Amino acid sequence: MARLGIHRDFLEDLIDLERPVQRKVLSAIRKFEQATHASIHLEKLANVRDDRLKSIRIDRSVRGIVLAPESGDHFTLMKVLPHDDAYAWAARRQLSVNAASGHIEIRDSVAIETATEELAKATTVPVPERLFSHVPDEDLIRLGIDEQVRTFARLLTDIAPLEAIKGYLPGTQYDALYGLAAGLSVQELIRELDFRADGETIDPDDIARAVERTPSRITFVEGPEELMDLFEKPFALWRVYLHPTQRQVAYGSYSGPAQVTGGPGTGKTVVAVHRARHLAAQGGRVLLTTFTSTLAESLRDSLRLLESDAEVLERIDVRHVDSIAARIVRDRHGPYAILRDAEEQHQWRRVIRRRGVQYNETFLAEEWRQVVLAQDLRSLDNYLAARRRGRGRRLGPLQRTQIWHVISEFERELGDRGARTYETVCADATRILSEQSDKPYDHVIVDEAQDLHPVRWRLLRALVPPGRNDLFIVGDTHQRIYDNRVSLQVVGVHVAGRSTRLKISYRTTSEILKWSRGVLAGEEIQDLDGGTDSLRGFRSDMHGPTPELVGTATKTDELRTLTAKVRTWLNAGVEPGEIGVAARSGPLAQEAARALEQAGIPARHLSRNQGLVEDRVPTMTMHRMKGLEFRCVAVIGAGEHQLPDPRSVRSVEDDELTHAHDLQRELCTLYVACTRAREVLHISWHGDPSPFLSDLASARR
Ligand SMILES: Nc1ncnc2c1ncn2[C@@H]1O[C@H](COP(=O)(O)OP(=O)(O)OP(=O)(O)O)[C@@H](O)[C@H]1O
Repeated sequence: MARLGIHRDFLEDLIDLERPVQRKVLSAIRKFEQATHASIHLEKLANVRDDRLKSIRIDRSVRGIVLAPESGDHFTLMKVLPHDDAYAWAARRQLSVNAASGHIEIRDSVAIETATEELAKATTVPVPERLFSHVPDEDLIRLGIDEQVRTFARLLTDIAPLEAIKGYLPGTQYDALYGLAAGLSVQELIRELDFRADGETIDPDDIARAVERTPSRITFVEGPEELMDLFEKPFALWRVYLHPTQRQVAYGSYSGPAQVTGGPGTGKTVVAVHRARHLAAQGGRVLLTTFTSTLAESLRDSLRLLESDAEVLERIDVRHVDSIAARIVRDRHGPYAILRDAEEQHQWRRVIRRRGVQYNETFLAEEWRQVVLAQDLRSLDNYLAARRRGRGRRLGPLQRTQIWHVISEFERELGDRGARTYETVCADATRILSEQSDKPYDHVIVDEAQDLHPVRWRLLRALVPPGRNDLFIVGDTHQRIYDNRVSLQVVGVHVAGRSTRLKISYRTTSEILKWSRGVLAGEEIQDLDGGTDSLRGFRSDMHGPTPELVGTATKTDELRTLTAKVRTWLNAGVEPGEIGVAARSGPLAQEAARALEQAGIPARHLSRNQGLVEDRVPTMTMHRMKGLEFRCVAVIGAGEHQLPDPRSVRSVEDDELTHAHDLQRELCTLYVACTRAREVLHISWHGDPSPFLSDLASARR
């Protein structure tokens, strides 16, 4: 039986075909796969540069292009297109084996030749002043840049002609040149592009072996069932084609906790889900967890897309952190009540009145959460000696003693009422776990790690015995939208030497990323290890329109503008469920849903636990956008009085640092909402624009 590889481009083409044609593709491939002499189904192509490319008939008007090496029965489905397009595509293409990575690569030789000739005519800049004049030939060769591409690269004086022929160049060679132009060193690129071929000597003529070495572009199917499964979900490419770095981190083995960081849409969640499957398939008990129940639900959906084996799935527990804590505490102590925000404030006020202290409930609640609970301080002496990281107002020993007594009284009252907060549930669960030697999991995988409070980290640490592949942590501190800052080292999680950054966004266009990064420009973002995080090297290879910013006089006008925009998207063929509308506040998001409905556009406000539906435009808070993505996103209410949300920014008088953190969190929330857009981003406000936007506008001037 033929060994069948499916190229990523093939599945991308398949999505664009009509359903009946898609079915014909499947049946043609099945016949081909099951034939004893598969090659009899293949037709030789005339006028091709590479005669290893053959065609296969799908129906009267559609052809598949197959890579068929001279010998053996390894076949790869490369493209599926209307008859003439398929032939034209094949005529210009040439296959080769990348000398550095050993991967199979494909190029449009004709386009590269033409571009080289044109550039040679246009380039007047002397050789020493050109873009890659500082890079010797041997370095380009080490990066797998072959002669044809080198000739082109040597003519470049800026990056634009390179970007213009991106689609025609072998992908890895483009990435290497782009990386060099962006200032990465040869060493950095070698690491990043996974040029390791496991020490194997690379034979440029061994196409079959090169195909096997290219799992980021070509996947092999084992039989009809796998083929069906692949063809039924061609949109979920991440299931089978991972970037080499993604694959390396998801399937690696680590001597202790490992961390994956990266900007929005770089596939961190994808990596987390692959990792969960990988560890469970090896027999481990796995916890795949995150911050909220909605995010856990979407992790569950992704996992089900990736894995159907019930035995493997059974070994993976997908739950948000608080629900694990709740289960452990309930099992030991029985049911308990959770203290809601308003009740907590009342309780603080009561204690303040009784004790007659001058601190208000906001300050004390913060001090309790960010210092006492965060550092697990259990005595006055510990509190007196503690470093109050993240707190701005200085406190002397007398003040600390006074505050400690207030906090102790607050905690006592909590205990007397049999009530808990989410944080104390986690702390109690950690204590229960620390008393037992048997831990519930072998591996814990954490998504959206940036939003977890230290008490939750201690719980996660306690859920799994320290050792190989114990914790796998995925997050992006630029997307921190809750009030939690942590240094992993302080909570006993050491990732040094086991941290990887993903750099390519698979979601968002370069234009949307650039604009959104502007939102955070100049902000110092604290990473999970006590240092500063950076977005260096983070990029997207996709392009689209620049985000549109629109201000109106009144809210009614703004909602009218929104309705018109959404209608334009729908008229252009975007499905209602592919559009997302985000506001900082719930009530404005609700109003937007009503305005859309009144204009005859099916819409629905998405509250916390509701899922998306295909036939309605969802409106939601910016926080609810986390974990989602849409072709088109409208961010509304980006006005002076809505963003930052005045109720969420504590006063500078209460605590200067808390105030600064609140402002940064609001910026990050806007950043998260904007980076949910895959193709188009529209931002609007009424009245004066948010200071966040005016800053952007003045920075651009
Ligand atoms: N290797 C891949 N091939 C194709 N698509 C991919 C790949 N990796 C990720 N994606 C797609 O990119 C999008 C973003 O992926 P994912 O949600 O995992 O990113 P993320 O880094 O967790 O994003 P964020 O931090 O913004 O939540 C998804 O649509 C996902 O399917």
